[in-house]
Amino acid sequence: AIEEEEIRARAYIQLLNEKTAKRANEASIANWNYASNITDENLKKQLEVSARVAKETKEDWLETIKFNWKSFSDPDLYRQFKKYSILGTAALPEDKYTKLDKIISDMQTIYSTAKICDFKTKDKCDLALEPEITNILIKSRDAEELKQIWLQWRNKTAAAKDLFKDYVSLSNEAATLNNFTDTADYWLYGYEAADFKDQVKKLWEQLRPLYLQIHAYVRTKLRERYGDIVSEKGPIPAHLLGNMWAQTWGHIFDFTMPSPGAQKLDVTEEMVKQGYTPEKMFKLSEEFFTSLNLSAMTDLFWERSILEKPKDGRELICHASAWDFYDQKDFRIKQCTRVDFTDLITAHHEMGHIQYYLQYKSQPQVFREGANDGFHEAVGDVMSLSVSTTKHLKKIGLIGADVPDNDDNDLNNLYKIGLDKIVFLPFGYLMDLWRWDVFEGKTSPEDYNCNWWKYRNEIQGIEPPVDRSEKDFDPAAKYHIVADVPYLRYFVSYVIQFQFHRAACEIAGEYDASDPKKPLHKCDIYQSTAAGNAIGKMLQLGSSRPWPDAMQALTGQREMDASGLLEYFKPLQKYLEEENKKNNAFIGWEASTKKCS
Ligand SMILES: C=C(C[SeH])C(=O)N1CCC[C@H]1C(=O)O
Ligand SMILES: [Zn+2]
Repeated sequence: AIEEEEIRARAYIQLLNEKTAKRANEASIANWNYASNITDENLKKQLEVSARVAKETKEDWLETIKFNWKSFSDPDLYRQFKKYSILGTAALPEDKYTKLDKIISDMQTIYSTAKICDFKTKDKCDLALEPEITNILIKSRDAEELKQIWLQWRNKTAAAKDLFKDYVSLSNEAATLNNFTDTADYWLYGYEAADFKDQVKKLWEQLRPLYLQIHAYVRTKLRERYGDIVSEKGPIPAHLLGNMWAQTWGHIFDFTMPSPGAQKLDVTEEMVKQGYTPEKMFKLSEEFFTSLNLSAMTDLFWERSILEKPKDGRELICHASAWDFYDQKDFRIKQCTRVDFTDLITAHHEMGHIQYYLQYKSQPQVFREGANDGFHEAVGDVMSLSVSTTKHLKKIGLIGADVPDNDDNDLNNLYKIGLDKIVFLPFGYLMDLWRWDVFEGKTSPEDYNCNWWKYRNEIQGIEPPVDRSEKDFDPAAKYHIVADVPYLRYFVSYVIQFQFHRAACEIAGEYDASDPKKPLHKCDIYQSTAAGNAIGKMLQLGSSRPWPDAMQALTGQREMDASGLLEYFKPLQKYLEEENKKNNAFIGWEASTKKCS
């Protein structure tokens, strides 16, 4: 009868979790070895391990689906079987599985090893994305140089185009073998809400007015700096925004800040002056977590992480990442860290992933993941919202004690955070809007690039520095596109992290909606064990409960809600609306004059 089957199933799933954790550990080790040292040998080994793990996973899956799990009464057992019933890409025939695996590795290798030539020293052609190209995009104010760097990078990474086409069809084939309509459907499944696309669309519509304000303000400032190459009413040229993908604009803070007279708040200068090293940056981040009574890093973390770009000339994937080796001891970060404030924030972001791994390490293997993928991206950013306050930066000595905590400085700092958080929203949304269309067949290969620019234009209000065509393949200039990493998780994170921050700040007594002396944007939860314990309770759940349950544990809410972000930036929104009105700035943008054919 079903009771005895449930008893047998409980023993079965316990064993399956242990086998799956062991296989996940082996796969992580092989993936790490390849990602941290790109050689043919390491790729070969990675593909072999991956193929063996897929084969064994499929064999177990055939056993798992024999159980009558849909009739189980134990919700926890039911949820574990439900998760294991989705096989994933291992459903592909072995040859196609390895073909897809190799395509994704090869696309990442093209991206991670791409080199371009310097603009000033024409024959210096060994510039890598990190740190050389990134540094130029941060520092250069020469529109011609920025255009050349922007174009060269895209010329190199477009080489992934043919591989991407095969990736789309094989990925879709795997999705249909799992009874999804396509990969878009498979990617959205983890959010456990049939209307999740609509939920996200609604959030973007609520947040768009704030984005239009910061977009109009920045365009005004860019016109002052660069003249007519920035039109008064058109989209903003993408190469002038301090970032290769125009996804955050923090690096043009210095000549666009609201109160130029105020303290520049240049934490980077102070970090360099104080002799910060990448290791010190991660130790600082660890101390923030332990101040909340959350977990410290393990010994293996410090022994095995790669916290700065190796100098031994090897090729590696520099895009920052946090790794779980599923043995409750081995957790690592790989980051080609630069000593600057942006990378201090990224360090906190990656440490947030590790903290989540540590908090749910005692869950059964199948629940060792975020409540949804957005939760995983939000943990570190919640800490960064506290670290980024002038109050906290003074506490840790990165802003001088003499810097007055006046309105001008406060506005400047809020604007700087807005250049990351508000600005990011349309990019975080459009990345998968474009990919959903590709997987759903609405965008065919001959339209890849111009549909990409259609979204970049309509949603983000930016344009390329020169005309584009279908001979280009600009989406491949972004890591997540070539690495098969979904992106909606970041849009979700940028919304829910403010809900988490608001709840944590209330618990820490740092925020009170009715007390104008305790606005949300000045909250620093540092050393609040009460806040830390509440956050920890949410994280320990892993994916053992549907994400609304996890969100409710910390915030009392069960839905994503833009009000946290809007509340946090209210003072900035007021300033931007007044300033744009004063400048008679055009809000929004007309169609781009740049063509795509
Ligand atoms: C730092 C990571 C690793 Se999960 C990252 O990819 N992020 C963090 C912010 C958005 C996104 C990006 O860089 O595009
Ligand atoms: Zn992340």
